[in-house]
Amino acid sequence: MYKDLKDKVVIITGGNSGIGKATSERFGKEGSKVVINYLDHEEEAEAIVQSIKDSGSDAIAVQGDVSKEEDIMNLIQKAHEAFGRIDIMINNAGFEKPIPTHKTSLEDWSKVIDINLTGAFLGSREAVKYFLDQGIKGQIINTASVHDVIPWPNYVNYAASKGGLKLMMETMSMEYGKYGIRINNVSPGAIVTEHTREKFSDPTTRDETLEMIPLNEIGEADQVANINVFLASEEASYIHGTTIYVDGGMTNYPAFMGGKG
Ligand SMILES: NC(=O)C1=CN([C@@H]2O[C@H](COP(=O)(O)OP(=O)(O)OC[C@H]3O[C@@H](n4cnc5c(N)ncnc54)[C@H](O)[C@@H]3O)[C@@H](O)[C@H]2O)C=CC1
Ligand SMILES: CC(=O)C(C)=O
Repeated sequence: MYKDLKDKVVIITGGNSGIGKATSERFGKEGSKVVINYLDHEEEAEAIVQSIKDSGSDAIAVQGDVSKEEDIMNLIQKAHEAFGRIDIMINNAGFEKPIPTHKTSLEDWSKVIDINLTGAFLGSREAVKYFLDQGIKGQIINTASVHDVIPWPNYVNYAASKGGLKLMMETMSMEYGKYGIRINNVSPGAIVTEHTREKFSDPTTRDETLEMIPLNEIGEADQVANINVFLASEEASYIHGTTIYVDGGMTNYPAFMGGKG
């Protein structure tokens, strides 16, 4: 538990499923006031709101597409109206779909860039504007991916979006550190979520994935949520402008020349 997170107001985009859901629930357990952005599946978002309220904290759900400027502005406004301030912005919403590069249409390219990179840019820009206006030493945490450094064949748009997110975060950290605004990325490796549980229960897929992970385990969404709350807490007050990899060691490229040893 991080006592300083009690009553902090946190926005989590794509907060109704997978890593976003685990993060929303974990902030709720910390006593934070949670603003859950969702694109669709309102019922999932409302169920998390209810469970956070049942546990004694507070939450709201706000529908919106992170790639739309007006939806991000509405998200910030709704959070402010509900709780009177915003302390932490977590740009977590993301989308991926494999396609060989030569078959990737402009529409395929733009969809992923618009959600994963432009969405995080809009969320970060509006959060920084809010923090500066209100004199809040707020924080931004982006969910990136090990594919911000590891190339990923057939996912050219995804790898470009996450690589871009890394330099976007680093650049913004240099601009806004002087205001006490901390900005970091959390980059997961292979994480089981409700959407990927079936894929990873296939023995071949599981074994192929484990070959790339020195810790020999596929991660869980809670293990990423743990790092999000740590980074947001005072315990991490000197961590700024960096990426924490939550990947069981995947970024050490164990499958390259000799495997895991
Ligand atoms: N699960 C994994 O193995 C890994 C996931 N990630 C990243 O973690 C983040 C969360 O992904 P997961 O929890 O795995 O998947 P997920 O599919 O459960 O969650 C993604 C969320 O983003 C939302 N979303 C998609 N487009 C949106 C839009 N235009 N506006 C608002 N919300 C939108 C979805 O509705 C969903 O709630 C993503 O950024 C993903 O790229 C990174 C590395 C590994
Ligand atoms: C989606 C993603 O980034 C991985 C590592 O699977």
